[in-house]
Formats: sequence, structure tokens, C-alpha cells
Amino acid sequence: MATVSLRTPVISPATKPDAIRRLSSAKNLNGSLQVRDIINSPPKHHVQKSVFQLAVKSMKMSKPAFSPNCSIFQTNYMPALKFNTKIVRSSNIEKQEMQPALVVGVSVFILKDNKILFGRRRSLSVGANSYLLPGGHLELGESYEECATREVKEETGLDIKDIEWLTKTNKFYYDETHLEVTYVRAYLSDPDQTPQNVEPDKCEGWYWYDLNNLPEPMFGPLREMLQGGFSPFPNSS
Ligand SMILES: Nc1nc2c([nH]c(=O)n2[C@H]2C[C@H](O)[C@@H](COP(=O)(O)OP(=O)(O)OP(=O)(O)O)O2)c(=O)[nH]1
Repeated sequence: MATVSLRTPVISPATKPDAIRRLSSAKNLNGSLQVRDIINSPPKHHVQKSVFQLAVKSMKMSKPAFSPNCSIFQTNYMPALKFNTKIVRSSNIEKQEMQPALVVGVSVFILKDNKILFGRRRSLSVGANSYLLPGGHLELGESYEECATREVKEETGLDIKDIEWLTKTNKFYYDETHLEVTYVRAYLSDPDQTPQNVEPDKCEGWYWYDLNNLPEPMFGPLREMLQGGFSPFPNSS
């Protein structure tokens, strides 16, 4: 088993013990890694992410290159690009300068009868403790439809069909994150399929909600849209 330290711009003393514990027991790392410490990097040009997701994803990508001799694992993470990660040796710690980047998200209104699927995020994630749609970040070379299909499957186990573009938001956040989110709608390929909570570390569970009885607290940008009169249902205007 290898022991590593993680370098990340987003760790706080309060969340560190929990992040180390979660990371060390992450099932998709198959017990191959023991996390010794998580170290702060300057919060410059980074994208706010849950430390847990950030580190697990980066490690998954870098695993083939992983060597037990590495004692510092540096992750400078840009979800839109996903290649700006590298392992450095403790004796020769290089610093990788981040460039500001446009981050592209895809969120999916899965519609069933007059209901929409929402899940409540656990803490440590974007939108912590609020209700969000299934979704995630566009990977390099992926279409919006491919991203929607992949993220929904990864998070809920559901297969979707008839994906249609609905709208897009474009926001620049105080931490210099430029986030563009594309919202699509889709339907279940098999109407009898039920959502599974595939990522229980990240989400409390997935449930259907009526448009007239939406769950609270809703993720801010989503609430703004829905309270502003936006409807994901066809022929609703
Ligand atoms: N999942 C989701 N993300 C949303 C919604 N509205 C919205 O602006 N976003 C933003 C927040 C994030 O910057 C981005 C998607 O992030 P995410 O937190 O779901 O990403 P993820 O970890 O599941 O996916 P990934 O990094 O594995 O690609 O889109 C929404 O309703 N659902």
C-alpha cells in the first residue's frame, strides 16, 4: 500500500480529518492508497470542488503513473479540462501555475409524468446540503448528450433517452470561476427503472418532486431559474 500526501487549494482545517478518512476508505481506490495528509496550496485560479471528489478523481486519472516513491500528490484541478494534474516527488516539488479556465457543467432535468428527479447533496460538494439535478462537468471531447448520459448513469444508475437542450447559464464567481451550465431534459429509457444512490458519499438519495412542490433548500442558481418561471416541461408556456 502506498502512502501519499495530497496538495490541494481547497482544504480547510475543519474538513481535513473527514476528507482524509473518506479518501482513505474510498472504495474505487480499492484500498490501494493511504492518505497521510492534505496540504494547502494558495487558492489561486482554482475551481472550488469538494476535496474528496477532487482528490479521488485526480488519483484515478494518475494511477497508472503512481509510484510508491511519491510522497506528495499535487492536484491542480480544472474539471473542464481534467488534465492539469501531476505527481511530484517530495525531493523536488514543482509548482504548477493554474490558468483561469471556463468550466462547463451539464445538468439534467429527468422528467417522469409531472415530476423531476432531485438529490440532496452532502456537505463537501458544490451546492452542499441543497437539492440539485443530476449532472457534472463536461469531459474533454464529450458532447452534451454524452455527458448527460454518463453523469446520470454514474450518479443514479438510470438510463435516459430523448435528451433535449433547454437553456444555459453563464456566471462568473467571486473566486474567478467562470461557470457555464447547460441544462437539458431527458426521460427514462425504461419508465419502471428506479433511481439508485450510486454515490452515497456525495448525495443523500434521489427522489421525484412535483414542479409545484419543489424541495428546499434548492441549489441557488436552480431556484433562481425555477422561481423565475422557467419550466423544463414541454408545452408549458
Ligand atoms: N449536478 C448539478 N450541477 C449543477 C446544477 N446547477 C449548476 O449550476 N450546477 C453546476 C455546479 C457545478 O459547477 C457543475 C456540475 O458539478 P457537479 O458538482 O455536479 O459535478 P460532479 O462532481 O458531479 O461531476 P464531475 O466533476 O464528476 O464531472 O454544474 C445542478 O442542478 N446539478
